[in-house]
Amino acid sequence: MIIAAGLTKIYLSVTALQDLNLQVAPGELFALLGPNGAGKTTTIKILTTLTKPTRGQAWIQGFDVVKQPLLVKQRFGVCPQEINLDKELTAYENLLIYGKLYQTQDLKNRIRELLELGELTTRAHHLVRTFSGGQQRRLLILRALLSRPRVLFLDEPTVGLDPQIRRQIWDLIQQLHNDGITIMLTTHYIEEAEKLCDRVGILNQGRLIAVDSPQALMRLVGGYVVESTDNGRRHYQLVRDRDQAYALAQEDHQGIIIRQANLEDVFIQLTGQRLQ
Ligand SMILES: Nc1ncnc2c1ncn2[C@@H]1O[C@H](COP(=O)(O)OP(=O)(O)OP(=O)(O)O)[C@@H](O)[C@H]1O
Repeated sequence: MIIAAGLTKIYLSVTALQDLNLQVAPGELFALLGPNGAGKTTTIKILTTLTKPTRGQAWIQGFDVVKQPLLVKQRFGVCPQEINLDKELTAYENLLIYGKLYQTQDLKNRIRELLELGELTTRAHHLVRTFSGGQQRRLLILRALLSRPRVLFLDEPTVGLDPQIRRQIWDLIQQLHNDGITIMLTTHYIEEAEKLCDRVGILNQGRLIAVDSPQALMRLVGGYVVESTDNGRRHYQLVRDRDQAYALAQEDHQGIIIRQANLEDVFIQLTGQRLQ
């Protein structure tokens, strides 16, 4: 369980996070979705005790992130945005060193188990610098799982990966979700939040502007979008259902596209801006 109550972070003149209130239930897969600079990494940094909030409180599995950082650290795994593996060591050595540092129980078996889970068994004794981007990202996630945490934070787990590789990472995250791990991930990829997560929190300029399941958020703006062109400009109209969309499309024949609403439409509706 992850709880944030009134979390605020101010860096000199920048308010990176403003009064964040949030609960992530045990076993839930939750996405924080927002553009660059929205405050996603700041949220993860506070929840993983890397930085202190200016105001507010947060708890991981009932422990206070400011007052009980050591107890909190024992309860989560975190996968940072940048790949900070040792690329001159093998996959196995990376996990071994990290596991020794954090005194992981039954370390060798755990490494074997994790390499299997991440489909990296055959790459175990190869140098990480020879790994593809997707393999490195998988190894980073496995490293976060060494201590068998029940809460996992993933900061932009598929950033920079091409769509096919991204899906492999989604499969791995889905497996962890099936195992009942509570997962909070950050992303600016709409599809990732939409397809993978139980609930999504939309962050914009440090503020949480909506939280719900992707389906409920999309229903909020109307189920369908009618795109049309007028004098070279693209217009988007959100409508409740398919019939309404077709009725609207009859009125205007220029480059009409009817499609289902997505989280980008939700973001535009709420902020007036595009997400990407
Ligand atoms: N150490 C810092 N000092 C000053 N400002 C910071 C610091 N860290 C973050 N910020 C600012 O806080 C705001 C939120 O940044 P944050 O990294 O949390 O956003 P983000 O949503 O994770 O974006 P990205 O995906 O680009 O990392 C931004 O305006 C950023 O410039």
